[in-house]
Amino acid sequence: MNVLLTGGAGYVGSHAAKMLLAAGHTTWVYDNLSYGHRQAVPEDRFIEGDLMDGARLAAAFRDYKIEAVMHFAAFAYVGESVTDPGKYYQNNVVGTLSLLDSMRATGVEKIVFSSTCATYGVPEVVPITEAEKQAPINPYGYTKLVIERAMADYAAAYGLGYAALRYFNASGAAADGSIGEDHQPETHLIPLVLDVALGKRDEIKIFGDDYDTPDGTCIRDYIHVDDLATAHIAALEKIKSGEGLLLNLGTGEGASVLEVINACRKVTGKEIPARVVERRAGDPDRLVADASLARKTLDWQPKHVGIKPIVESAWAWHRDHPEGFGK
Ligand SMILES: NC(=O)c1ccc[n+]([C@@H]2O[C@H](COP(=O)([O-])OP(=O)(O)OC[C@H]3O[C@@H](n4cnc5c(N)ncnc54)[C@H](O)[C@@H]3O)[C@@H](O)[C@H]2O)c1
Ligand SMILES: O=c1ccn([C@@H]2O[C@H](COP(=O)(O)OP(=O)(O)O[C@H]3O[C@H](CO)[C@@H](O)[C@H](O)[C@H]3O)[C@@H](O)[C@H]2O)c(=O)[nH]1
Repeated sequence: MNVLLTGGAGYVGSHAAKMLLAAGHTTWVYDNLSYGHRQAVPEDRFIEGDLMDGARLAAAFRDYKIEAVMHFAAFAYVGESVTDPGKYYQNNVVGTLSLLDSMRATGVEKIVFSSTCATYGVPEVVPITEAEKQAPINPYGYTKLVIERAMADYAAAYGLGYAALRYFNASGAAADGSIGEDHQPETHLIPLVLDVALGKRDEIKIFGDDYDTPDGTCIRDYIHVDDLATAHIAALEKIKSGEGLLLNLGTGEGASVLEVINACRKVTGKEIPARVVERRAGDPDRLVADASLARKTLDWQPKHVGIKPIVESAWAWHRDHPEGFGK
C-alpha cells in the first residue's frame, strides 16, 4: 500500500515507518519537525510540511498516489495542554480537520489515528475496556476525543474508514537499536529514569506515593513501540469504508512507578537515586488496558510483556545514544 505518516519523524511514528518499510509498503513521512527528528526517517522518504498546509498535503496525496494515512502528528504534553490549551486545540483539532479535508478532496479514504487512554479520564473500571465512558480530564485528552467523534461523523457522511487506536504508555526502542525515544523536553518516566542511570540527571522524582495502589505509586500499562507499530499495520488492513474501529492498545499488565525504577536499576546495574515529591496534577491511580478486543479484531498480540524487556529495549538505545538524536 502507499501510506503517508503524519508525524512520522516523532517517536511512535518513526517506529511505524520503519516497520511499514520493512513490510514492503511504499511509505512517506510528512512532518513539520516541530518535535520530530529528521534523522529518525530515511532521507528519501521524508516530506517536510505542516498539517495546516492543505495544498501541500493534497499534492503529496496526489503525487504519491496515497491510499491510506497513519496520523501521528499532534502535540502530546498533557501538562502543557492545561496551561496552553489553544496550542493543543489548534494543532490537534484544527490541524487534523485540515488533514481530513485534504484526504476527502483527493479521495484518500483510510486513516489510522493515534488516540489515547487519556480520553477515558479517571476510569471507573480497570482494566479499561472500550465500553468505559470517555471523560477526559485535560485538554489534550479532549482534543483526541473530538477527533474520534469527527472521524465517526466523516465515516457516516463521507464514507471515511478509520481506526482510532487508544494507546496506553508507549515505550521501548527499535530492536536493531537504530531509533528510540527522544522527546525534547522529555517528560516520560522511563527515559527520565534512564537519564539518571546515564548520569545526565541527579535523581528521579516520584510524583506521589499515596495513591490507591499496592506500593502507593501510579500504575501504567507500558506498551512497546514496535507492538504499537504491528497493531497499526494490522489495523490498516482491517479498515472498511464508512466504518470505524475503536481499540485499546496495551499489554493488560500494569507497572507502578517504583516497579519501573527498580526494573531500570536491575537492567542498568546503576543505583538511580529517587525521591518522592508532590503528586503531579491530573494523574489517575491506575491505567491498565483490557486490550482483548484489539487482540481479537486485529489478530494481534504484543510481543513485549512485562516491564523488564521493555526497559531493556529502551536502555539499549539510551546507552548507545546518550544525546538522543543530537541537535
Ligand atoms: N507517547 C505516548 O505514550 C503516547 C500515548 C498515547 C497517544 N500518543 C499519541 O501518539 C502520537 C505520537 O506520539 P509521540 O510520542 O510519537 O509524539 P512525538 O512528539 O514524538 O511525535 C509527534 C510528531 O508530530 C509532528 N507534528 C506535530 N504537529 C505537526 C504538524 N502540525 N504538522 C506536521 N507534523 C507535526 C512532530 O514534529 C513530531 O515529529 C501523538 O498523536 C500522541 O498524542 C502517544
Ligand atoms: O519524572 C517523572 C515522570 C513521570 N512520573 C510518573 O510516571 C507515570 C507515567 O508518566 P508519563 O511517562 O509522563 O506518562 P503519562 O502521564 O501516563 O502519559 C503518557 O501516556 C498517556 C497514555 O497513558 C498518553 O496519552 C500521553 O501522551 C503520554 O505522555 C505517571 O504516574 C507519572 O506521575 C514520575 O513519577 N516522575
